[in-house]
Amino acid sequence: MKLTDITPAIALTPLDGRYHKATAPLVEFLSEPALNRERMRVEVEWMILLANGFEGNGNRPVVDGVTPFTDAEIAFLRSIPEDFGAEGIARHAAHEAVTHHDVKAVEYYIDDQIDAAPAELSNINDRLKTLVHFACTSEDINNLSIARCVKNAMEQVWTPAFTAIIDHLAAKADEYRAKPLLSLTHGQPATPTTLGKELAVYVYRLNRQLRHLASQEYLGKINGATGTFGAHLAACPDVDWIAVSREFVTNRMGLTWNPLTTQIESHDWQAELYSTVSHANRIMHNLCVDVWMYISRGVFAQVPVKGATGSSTMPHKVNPIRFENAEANFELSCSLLDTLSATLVESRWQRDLTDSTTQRNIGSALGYSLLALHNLKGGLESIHPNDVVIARELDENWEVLGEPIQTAMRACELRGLPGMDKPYEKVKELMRGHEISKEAVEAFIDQQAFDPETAARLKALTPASYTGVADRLVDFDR
Ligand SMILES: O=C(O)C[C@H](Nc1ncnc2c1ncn2[C@@H]1O[C@H](COP(=O)(O)O)[C@@H](O)[C@H]1O)C(=O)O
Repeated sequence: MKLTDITPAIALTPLDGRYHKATAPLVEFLSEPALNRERMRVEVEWMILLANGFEGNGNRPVVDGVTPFTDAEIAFLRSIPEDFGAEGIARHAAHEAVTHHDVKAVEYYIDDQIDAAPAELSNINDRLKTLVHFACTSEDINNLSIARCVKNAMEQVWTPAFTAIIDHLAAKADEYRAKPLLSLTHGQPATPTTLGKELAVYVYRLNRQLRHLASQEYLGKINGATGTFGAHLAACPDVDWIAVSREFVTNRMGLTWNPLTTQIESHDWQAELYSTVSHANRIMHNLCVDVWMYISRGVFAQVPVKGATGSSTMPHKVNPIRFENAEANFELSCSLLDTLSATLVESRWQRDLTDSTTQRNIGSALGYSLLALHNLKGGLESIHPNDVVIARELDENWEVLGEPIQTAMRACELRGLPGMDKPYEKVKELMRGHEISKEAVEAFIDQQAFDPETAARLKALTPASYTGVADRLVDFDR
């Protein structure tokens, strides 16, 4: 049997196949039918504005000769996108198969619905078809639709999933704020920290990206074929089209009005948004790798899932597959987002159509990230610190106390205490290259001419207590 003969159609890509459950929430905003539905919303809202006006023009029809819609007629027009379902998708596709123009097919679909309107809606008649897409170029409809789809996807799907990761990490940072942990710089034992503080570093970094997203602008334009309102003015010279355009984009579409464009909205806001998401992806990629290595070290233990197989051949294993999956999907997301950011900001003269094709992949770009967020969350929820390993690591590395001892010696020397010269060299002599015990550290402190208070403070230190103010720093992660 050929797989292409099976219905429903087998997905080519994992986002819509294997991982569909995790990525499905984005279908509502970033799929092809979602875009076409949004195009219909934009088209009918434009018709409503043209027919019923707005406060700025005294609520009179913008276009002379058009009768204002009644409430029932407005409700009917708005039902066109809301009722766009399987049958509508097929009908739109049939139009597109003939027009080879997706926005024109939307226009014809709206014409079909006008034909089918109840007779009592007297303004929804054949004559009204003239008002559909009035003075618009396809990009007027597309840029507004895409901006609204992306804004909704970000606000309703991606950002909540991202925030859930931050909230989880923040709760764990708080819980483990005082749990000491051996640091490794260059992979070598270094000044201890706390587990909570290390997680809080990620919370702080991710919160900065969240704030960037909160101030992200989503721009839109509606100004005709080359952004000059040429057709608008030729048809209706007495209308303040700049005011109409601003009203539509700002108040009806809920976007930031872009007054100055070629045929296309310049897509700079998209480049900015995708750069931020890509940056957030990379921070979380760093987190995945760190946690993976903590698991490998034994600092985090994984809770085995009942019935699940770690390795197909090595029965003892619980593999950190959620973190590995997240790592891979963040990488895929970044590569698409980076391509979108880099290419969408260029268009030949007043337009080329490369952006149209590229923007069809926004769903994939955010889909890979959403999938990664899903797996990262599951991974984070399935780990907990292994106190035995953490304590053992600290206890096996008393040499990390070389730093506080030599720094205290410097302070003593600066205060004029004799015998405190060459502190770095003296401690290096003791610490480097051989294993250091608690007793050796104590003996070294005793051999130096510390004042009693400093000696007592240093002797009270252990690798586990040498964590500075790491616990308090967690409070700065918001
Ligand atoms: O309002 C217009 O259409 C003006 C026209 N510019 C266009 N603006 C927007 N869409 C256009 C344009 N041209 C084509 N198409 C249609 O875009 C679709 C491209 O398909 P795909 O490559 O799959 O993304 C595909 O459906 C194309 O038919 C111009 O001549 O400047």
